[in-house]
Amino acid sequence: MIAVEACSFSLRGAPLLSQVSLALRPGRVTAIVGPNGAGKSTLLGLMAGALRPTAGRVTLAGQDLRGWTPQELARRRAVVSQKVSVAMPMTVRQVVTLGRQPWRATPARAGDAAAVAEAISAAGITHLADRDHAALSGGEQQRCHWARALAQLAPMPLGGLLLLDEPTASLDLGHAAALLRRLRGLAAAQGTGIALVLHDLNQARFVADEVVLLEAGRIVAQGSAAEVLRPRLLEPVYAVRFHAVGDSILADYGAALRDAG
Ligand SMILES: Nc1ncnc2c1ncn2[C@@H]1O[C@H](COP(=O)(O)OP(=O)(O)OP(=O)(O)O)[C@@H](O)[C@H]1O
Repeated sequence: MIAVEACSFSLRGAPLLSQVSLALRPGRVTAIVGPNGAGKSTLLGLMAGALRPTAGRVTLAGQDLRGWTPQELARRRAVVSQKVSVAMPMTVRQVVTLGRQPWRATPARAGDAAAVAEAISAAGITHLADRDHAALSGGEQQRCHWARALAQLAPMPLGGLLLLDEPTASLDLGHAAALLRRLRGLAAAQGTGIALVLHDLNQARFVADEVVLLEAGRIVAQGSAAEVLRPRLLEPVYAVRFHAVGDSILADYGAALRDAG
């Protein structure tokens, strides 16, 4: 489990997160939502151990993240960042194989090629496996990095932890649905604890056990999707009108455009 305990984070004196607490539990999916600049990626960075809190602490299995080596962390949690740059020419298969790096010199290494092939297949990119990563479309690249995380996750004890920053941002609707389905499957079947940043509130509505709504570095609502994704809570945060339609929550772009006109 990852626990964020009363964490604040400032950069050159500017507070980006204030007094944020949340727990990422095995088998549970937590969606982090909120407007641009609210601090979602910063929060994910704290949970990943890429950033250190200015106040408060982040623990993994009860131990401060600072006490874990990078390799130990990489064997317990996989991260898919919002922007991933691949510095040198690599095929898709080579990029996905990077997910196996933390398992070098372990028995899991024996399953490398099979685990890579399985992750590539799960991400629906088998037909792209020998293509140059740099020549892929944005959505294809996003699926490649999703596959890399799956390859890293496979041997983790108790299903491991998965942190994803806007994993559906470049995906078409079908591939987004497939990814969300896979996340639910990982949580249910392997017990993987998952946190993901999303802008699409309907995706959050259907994938998440818990939703955290951030605004200007603070949590303004936290609870089940039904509790948090309500027009009354969302409208002041996004300055857009929302309608609950069946189980869905819809932004009223029509009203926004009429208001603008
Ligand atoms: N290295 C940095 N230097 C200065 N400001 C930063 C830096 N990193 C983040 N910020 C600022 O911190 C705030 C939170 O950034 P963050 O990336 O966490 O937001 P976000 O909620 O993920 O936004 P988005 O939805 O646009 O991805 C933003 O105002 C951003 O400009």
